[in-house]
Amino acid sequence: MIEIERLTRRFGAFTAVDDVSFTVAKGEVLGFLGPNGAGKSTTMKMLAGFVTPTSGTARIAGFDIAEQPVQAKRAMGFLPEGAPTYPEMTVTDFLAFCGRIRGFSGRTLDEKLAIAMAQTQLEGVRLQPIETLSKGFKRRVGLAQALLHDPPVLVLDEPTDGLDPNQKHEVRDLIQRMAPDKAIIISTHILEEVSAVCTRAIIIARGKVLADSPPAALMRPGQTLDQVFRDLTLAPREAA
Ligand SMILES: Nc1ncnc2c1ncn2[C@@H]1O[C@H](COP(=O)(O)OP(=O)(O)OP(=O)(O)O)[C@@H](O)[C@H]1O
Repeated sequence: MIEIERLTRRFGAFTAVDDVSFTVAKGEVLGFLGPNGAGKSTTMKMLAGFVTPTSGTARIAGFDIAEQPVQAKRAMGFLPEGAPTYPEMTVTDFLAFCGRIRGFSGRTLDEKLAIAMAQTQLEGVRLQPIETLSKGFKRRVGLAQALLHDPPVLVLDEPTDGLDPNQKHEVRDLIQRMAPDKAIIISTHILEEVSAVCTRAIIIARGKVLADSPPAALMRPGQTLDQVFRDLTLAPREAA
């Protein structure tokens, strides 16, 4: 469902994403792990069409992100980092706006909104302007927007960032419930989240993929994912 081939993004002389390749199949939840500045968000933004690759390609549900961007976007829900745009809109107005852009109207739109708001537990704040919401609720509005059209591919940049422990648990449960029918990438700094919800983990640092395997397979006996992460990402930079 997600195929990334030699994706590279340079900003001037700096290479943020360096020759990254991987695939994600239906039923997989891929945890995208890495220290600050590793290149996770840039990779996700390239998949979503917000950043143009310097070189390399990616396909979403078989659609090339550069050559068939509309079809690729139709097949994908993207949760960017940070808060949703249009902070002055109410939750309902914002999600209805996103739904109309996705081509829904009338009763279908109402049904889609109701399902997305129930999934992300937003009913209680539906008439509140987004700018008046707490960080956790803003994140959930972003998540609702990504789920609205029930896409086969989800790319979620730190979906549990800013949520309290109960909300984190609910979002992880939601991801697990959706997982059998979708291909999902989540980026996270929370290593326990990877063990809890991900079928596979990729560790990226300085733009390069350092490991790609099921979370348990990354660890030697007696090791925690935390140790593996530190060993891999604190390793001295390879000689060029
Ligand atoms: N538009 C840009 N112009 C210049 N440099 C950029 C731009 N966007 C990202 N970068 C740089 O690319 C690198 C990777 O950034 P990115 O946001 O992808 O990292 P990340 O792994 O998502 O980090 P974090 O965990 O902190 O969110 C960083 O050094 C960042 O400063």
